[in-house]
Amino acid sequence: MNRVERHACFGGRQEVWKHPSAALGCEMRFGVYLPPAAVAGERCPVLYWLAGLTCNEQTFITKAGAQEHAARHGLILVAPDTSPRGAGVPNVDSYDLGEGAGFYVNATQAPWSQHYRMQDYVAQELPALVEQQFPCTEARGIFGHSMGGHGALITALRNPGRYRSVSAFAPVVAPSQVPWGSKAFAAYLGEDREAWKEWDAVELIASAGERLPLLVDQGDSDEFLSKQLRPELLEQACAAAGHSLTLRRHPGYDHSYYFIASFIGDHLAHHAASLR
Ligand SMILES: N[C@@H](CCC(=O)N[C@@H](CS)C(=O)NCC(=O)O)C(=O)O
Repeated sequence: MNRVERHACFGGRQEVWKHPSAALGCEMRFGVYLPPAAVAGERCPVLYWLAGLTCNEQTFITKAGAQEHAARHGLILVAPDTSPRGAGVPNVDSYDLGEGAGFYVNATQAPWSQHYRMQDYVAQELPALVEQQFPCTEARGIFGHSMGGHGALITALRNPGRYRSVSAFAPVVAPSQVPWGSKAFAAYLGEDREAWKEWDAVELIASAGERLPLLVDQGDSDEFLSKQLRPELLEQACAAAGHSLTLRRHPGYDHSYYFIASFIGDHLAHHAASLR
C-alpha cells in the first residue's frame, strides 16, 4: 500500500492511498482523514463513506467538508472509489453502469463478475487494510450518498454486528424498483429479480438481523427524488418492520454536495454518538 497524497487538515491529515485489490483485481485508491487524536497515535473509530454515481475517492474529501467535524469527534474517515477501474476492467459508455457505478454489489454476470465485487471490497478487504495500517478501534460506522447511500444501507443490513452506526444522504432505497438500480442489477446480477432482493434496502429491512437506527437526509428539490430515490418506500418498509428511521426532508436542497456539506455535521455527530 502506498501513500499518494498527504495534506495537513484541521490539525490532522488528509491522505490518499493506493493499493492492489484482490477482491476487484485492479489498483484502487481511497481517501483517509486522520483526526488529530489518530495522528497522535490514539486508536479511533472508523467511519466509511460510499459515494454516488460518477464519483471517485476525491469527491467526498474535496466537497463534503467533513474533516472539521471528524477532527472534533476523533473519527477516522475512509472514502473509497465507487468501482474498479483501469486496463482489463469492463466498462461501457454510460454514467450509471460500469466505472463509477459499481453499486456496491458482487456481480454474478459476465463480463462484470470478475472485477465488480464492490461489496467484498467495502465490507471486507478495505476495512482489513485500514485496520492494519491506521490506529483504529473495532468500532465502524458507514454512510453514503445516492448510489452510496444505497451501498451504506445494504452493507450495514447484510453484515449484522459489523457496524455500530449507519446513515445516508438521498439514498437509492429500492434499487429494484427504479431505473438506475434496475439497469445496474440486470447487468451485474442478471434478469432473475429474486437475486436482486439481497441487494435492496427496502427488501432487506423486513428480515434485518439487527436494527441499527437509520438517519436519512433528503432534499425536496432533489432532481432524482421521485424517479430514482423514493424515500417513501423506505419509510413504509421501516414502519412495517418496526425499524427506527429518522427521515428529514429539507426544503430547497438538491442532490449535490452543497446539500451534503450543509448537513454533514449532523451525520458526524450521529455516528460519533455510537462510535465514541
Ligand atoms: N447529472 C449527473 C448525474 C450523476 C450524479 O448526480 N452524481 C451524484 C451522485 S448520484 C454526484 O455526487 N456527482 C458528483 C458530484 O456532484 O461531484 C452526472 O451525469 O454527472
